Amino acid sequence: MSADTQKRLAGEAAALRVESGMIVGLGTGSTAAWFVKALAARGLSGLRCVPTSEATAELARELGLPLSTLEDTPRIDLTVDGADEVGPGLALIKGGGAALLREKLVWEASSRCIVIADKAKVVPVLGKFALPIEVVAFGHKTTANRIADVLSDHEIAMPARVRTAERGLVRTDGGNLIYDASCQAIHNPIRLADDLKLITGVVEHGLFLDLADEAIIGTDDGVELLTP
Ligand SMILES: O=C(CO)[C@H](O)[C@H](O)COP(=O)(O)O
Repeated sequence: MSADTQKRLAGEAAALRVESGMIVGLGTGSTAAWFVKALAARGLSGLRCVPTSEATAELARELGLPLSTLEDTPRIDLTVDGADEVGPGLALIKGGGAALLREKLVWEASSRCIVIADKAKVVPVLGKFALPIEVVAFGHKTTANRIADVLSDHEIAMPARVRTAERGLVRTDGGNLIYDASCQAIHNPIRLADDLKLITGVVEHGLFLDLADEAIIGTDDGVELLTP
């Protein structure tokens, strides 16, 4: 079974957790897109959906899901979103799709968060997937030097690299840049998260700790449920 089929299974299973009248946070990425499609197909009444990116907003709009914003609906009942890695205790790396800031804002405003992923995303130690760090564009090379110092304190030798695409530097929906830190193994995610947040110029990082209430993992044999 392909990773995409596993993502679809996870997204469809998560859509069954949504009830009419809920305020729902919509994640970003290919797995979250399966959830958005499955949710729209259910035709539930009274939903209000808060998207975590412009891309998700566009998809949800096309599918006829009623959209809201964090300003209009500051308390969200349930958020469903993908992840780049799912580690022990449901510690996550997110931000592969450059939406980590809006995602974290929506997750933190949610009563319940479900992470959905294909089986390959489940890892014993976080860090093989490069950790995304969102940085303000002003003075970003100076900020990158300070990030390198913090990484070095965590025995991570490789400095983070600014993310580029065909048209140059990748910009987030908020106009910031993304640096990707190739950590290999993050032995103390809590301390690394705290240390990165203390750097002026770092807006957010992709470590989502103590936020996921449940994981729905798509596998070749259906879905597996994980709890922290
Ligand atoms: O964090 C994210 C976007 O910022 C995504 O959830 C993460 O990158 C997983 O993406 P996909 O479902 O396409 O594998």
